[in-house]
Amino acid sequence: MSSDILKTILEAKEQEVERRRSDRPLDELKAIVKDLPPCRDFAGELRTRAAATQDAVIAEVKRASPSAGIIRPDFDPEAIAKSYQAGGATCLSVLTDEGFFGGQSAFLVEARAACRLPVLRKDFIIDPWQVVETRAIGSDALLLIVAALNDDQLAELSELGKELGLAVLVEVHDEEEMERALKVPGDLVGINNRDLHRFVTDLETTLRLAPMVPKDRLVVSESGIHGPEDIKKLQDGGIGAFLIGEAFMRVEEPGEALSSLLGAHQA
Ligand SMILES: O=C(O)c1ccccc1NCC(=O)[C@H](O)[C@H](O)COP(=O)(O)O
Repeated sequence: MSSDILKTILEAKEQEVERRRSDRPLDELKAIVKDLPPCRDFAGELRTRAAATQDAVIAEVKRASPSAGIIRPDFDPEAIAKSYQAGGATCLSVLTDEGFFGGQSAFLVEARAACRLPVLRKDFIIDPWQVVETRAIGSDALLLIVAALNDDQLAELSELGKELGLAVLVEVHDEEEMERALKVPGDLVGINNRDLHRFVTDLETTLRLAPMVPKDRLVVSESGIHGPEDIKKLQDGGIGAFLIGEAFMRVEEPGEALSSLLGAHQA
């Protein structure tokens, strides 16, 4: 699958990687990685919570997006991370892409330091240098978007991520991408409900694709989840893990929005 926005993001990302690589060579990153403590257990925490209560939430720290523009003008990653942890998040996701999401690697560092939750770096990873950088900034998990990679890249980046101790969330949008994702050994499959051509979200995407996933992999439904009725609909389809950003980011206290979402669907 390809789309204009994804193509635009990926072209910019190639240039960004070249720029950043010359500022921070691979050997420098590898030296940092060598002395790091082990990652927090992103996949394990999600799996445990999903199995126990079917409501594992990866709460996203997201300042802006191509579909919505600026989402949260008063953006404080540290306060957001604390709020999410208090509200019952299982893990965090932090957008680090600058050009299209207003993110920064520093936001991930700040958010992670403010809580004890495992953290996913949400970015457009196309190069092994970025995988090592992801570990070097302290992330616990890596996103690989099947639509952005060919099969060889997907296998190489996923293997490198695992070698470095990162959990790998492989993200798909349709059946063809799902078949490609399942060829790569892994724990986590993200089904993104956002159609990148039209920017609309449809939870049916998760419900349609999830039956393709073997039981030993955990499905995470991503994007377009707003209220308890959405969670209920996905849970009824056997889904127990969710990645949610914009709905929380628009509320002053994102963790309170999360805890009422978790409480409301149990009522
Ligand atoms: O959010 C976008 O507009 C977007 C556009 C192009 C590529 C990716 C995009 N979003 C990344 C995500 O996957 C979401 O941030 C994440 O799933 C949370 O979605 P939401 O709850 O709808 O904010």
